[in-house]
Amino acid sequence: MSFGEFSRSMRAPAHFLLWCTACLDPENFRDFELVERKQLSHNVAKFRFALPIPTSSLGLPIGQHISCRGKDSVGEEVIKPYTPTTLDSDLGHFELVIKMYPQGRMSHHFRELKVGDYLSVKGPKGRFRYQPGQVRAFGMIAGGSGITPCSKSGPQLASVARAILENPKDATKVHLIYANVTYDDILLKEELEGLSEIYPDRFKVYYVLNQPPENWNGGVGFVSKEMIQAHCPPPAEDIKILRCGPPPMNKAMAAHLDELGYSKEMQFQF
Ligand SMILES: Cc1cc2nc3c(=O)[nH]c(=O)nc-3n(C[C@H](O)[C@H](O)[C@H](O)COP(=O)(O)OP(=O)(O)OC[C@H]3O[C@@H](n4cnc5c(N)ncnc54)[C@H](O)[C@@H]3O)c2cc1C
Repeated sequence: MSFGEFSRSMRAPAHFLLWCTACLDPENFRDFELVERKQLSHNVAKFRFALPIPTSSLGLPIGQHISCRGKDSVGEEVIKPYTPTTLDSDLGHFELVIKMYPQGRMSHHFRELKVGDYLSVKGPKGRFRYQPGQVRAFGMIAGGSGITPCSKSGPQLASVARAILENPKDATKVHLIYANVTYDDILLKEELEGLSEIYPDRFKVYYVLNQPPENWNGGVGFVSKEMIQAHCPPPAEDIKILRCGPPPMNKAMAAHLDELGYSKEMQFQF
């Protein structure tokens, strides 16, 4: 195994990151080569892009995202935000999990992207700032509602959860409510299940589906006040509830949280 293969297959200890070079530029797009593409379902694929050297890290703070530039089906430029599912402790590469919509403009670009092609990326972007131990517990409410699935929510909150849980110096607990339309819409289910198996005392995920399959034991319908009460930490100065979904869902969740007594300081919306 070459050094490159070795370091790509390993996650690096924190001190090793000091040796690494961050690759993102907030002002200019940089091109990254697609080295692997894996279809996860009929319209979801995982894309792995190489960083310049095997010890490079992307340089993306927890909870922030990148801008990707591509061309739509008529050749016009399109720029959209995406959240890598990898962290800066994953060296030499970064990954995106992309849900591709038949009529989606950037979806077209990703559908056409082949191994060996390059993707233009700029960043970091985003308002979220996190210091380990900043709060005792996070509640996270993610997803879509009704007929509006939200592909950003899974990657966004899963990456925050993973960064918190995998940091040995961080004891913060994470309670995720993840709402989707159907079972197949749940992005990153395996990764989330993996985290709850490894960190059973620190990470809990509760799925809510609009159209559940038979014998479903999660929540059904829209995320309700009762679900928040049962699956998120109660209001306190040292907790925060993160919301990540389409605007109607965020609005409904903000109203629920206000009614349940969560102050503005206890809430954050991506
Ligand atoms: C911070 C942030 C991070 C994100 N991270 C990710 C990520 O990691 N992975 C990912 O897949 N996406 C992510 N998204 C969503 C992404 O930015 C695009 O919105 C998405 O890829 C669709 O873009 P598009 O140009 O293909 O579709 P558009 O051209 O904008 O939409 C055209 C048509 O596609 C369909 N469509 C588009 N979006 C949806 C939707 N959500 N639900 C149902 N139909 C839809 C509709 O028919 C719509 O009319 C993120 C968004 C944000 C804001």
